[in-house]
Amino acid sequence: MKETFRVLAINPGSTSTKVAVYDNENLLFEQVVRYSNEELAPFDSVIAQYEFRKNGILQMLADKDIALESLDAVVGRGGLLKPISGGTYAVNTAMLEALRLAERGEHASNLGGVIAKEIGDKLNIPSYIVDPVVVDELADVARVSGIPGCDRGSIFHALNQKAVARKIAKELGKSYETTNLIVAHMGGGITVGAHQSGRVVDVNDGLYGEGPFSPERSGTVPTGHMFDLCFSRQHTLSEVKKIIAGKGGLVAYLGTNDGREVVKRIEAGDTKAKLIYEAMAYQIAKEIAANAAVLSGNVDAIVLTGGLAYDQMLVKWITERVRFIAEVKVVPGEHEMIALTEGALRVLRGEESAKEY
Ligand SMILES: Nc1ncnc2c1ncn2[C@@H]1O[C@H](COP(=O)(O)OP(=O)(O)O)[C@@H](O)[C@H]1O
Ligand SMILES: CCCC(=O)OP(=O)(O)O
Repeated sequence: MKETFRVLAINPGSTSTKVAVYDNENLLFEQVVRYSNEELAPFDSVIAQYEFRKNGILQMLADKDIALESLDAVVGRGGLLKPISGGTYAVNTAMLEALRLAERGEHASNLGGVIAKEIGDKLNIPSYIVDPVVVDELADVARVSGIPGCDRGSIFHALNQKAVARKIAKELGKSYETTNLIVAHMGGGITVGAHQSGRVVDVNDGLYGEGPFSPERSGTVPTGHMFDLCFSRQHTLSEVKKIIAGKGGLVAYLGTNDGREVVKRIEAGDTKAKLIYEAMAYQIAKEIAANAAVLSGNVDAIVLTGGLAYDQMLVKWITERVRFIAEVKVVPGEHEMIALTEGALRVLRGEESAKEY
């Protein structure tokens, strides 16, 4: 069997594309391209960003002198599919179709599998996704919403939440399967998950109208006001969806999806920016405390992760409100690139079989 596998990992997020190449677990290079909301505004769907994002990835590889022919596999962050268990999946025709047609909705991660498949097929090498955003381990009690037929679902940063939770469990000297954690991933979207003995038993839907608002999403909004907006005849359905995911949150209040820009404005004395950013911290803290109830108060640690966890002001505001629950651990950025690569390597090495969608 081959001793070294070269894996290209592709991670499209709502505000960025992250690309990495690994020889086994050793990182050769990693690069992030961030997009402003103006840059993505001309595209009327996620799939319409396909060429733009794919060309960016190929350019990054060319700039780093990585020959495409040297790759053994391509792995992408998986998108909005039907609810499935975690693990590594081969990108097959059914998956490709669901992602291309956005059968389950629009999110940047839909492009992960599609771009991986295109590059993989051209090189005649396998393409995979790992722990997509639809990994569903919700407890039955968490699915009930209050309206029959409107069940709650599980759409979240599964890949990073699981990877970071495993890392923290290890730091605590325990296994993931025997640890209770609350993990808040704070990126373009924000999801807060209750990890109970290795299962994410409750989490806010990070895409459509649940949980804290985020750089580009509304989170939970007062339902009555939302009805008025929907029936005002001023917006189409797709416009309303964009108000919630894409043009909500920081974008709606401050015109930017960039946490760093907001921090700059606050430092320059902008009181509106401070109020809105502090409100985001407040809502994240509230969601964390709700998950403490989900875990009946048995919480080994609270973990703050994602791009916004780089910002010490936000981390301080959240920590002040939730440290009474448990110790707060901060893991800025994400562990998604290595988690994607490890998922592909397990299959390439024959330690696991790729699951079929
Ligand atoms: N040092 C920082 N300070 C404040 N915000 C930051 C910092 N670094 C990244 N961010 C913000 O984090 C968010 C993106 O997080 P990330 O987890 O990379 O998102 P995604 O993968 O969802 O696109 C953006 O709002 C970005 O501006
Ligand atoms: C769809 C849930 C995951 C998510 O929100 O990812 P981004 O923060 O990358 O948009």
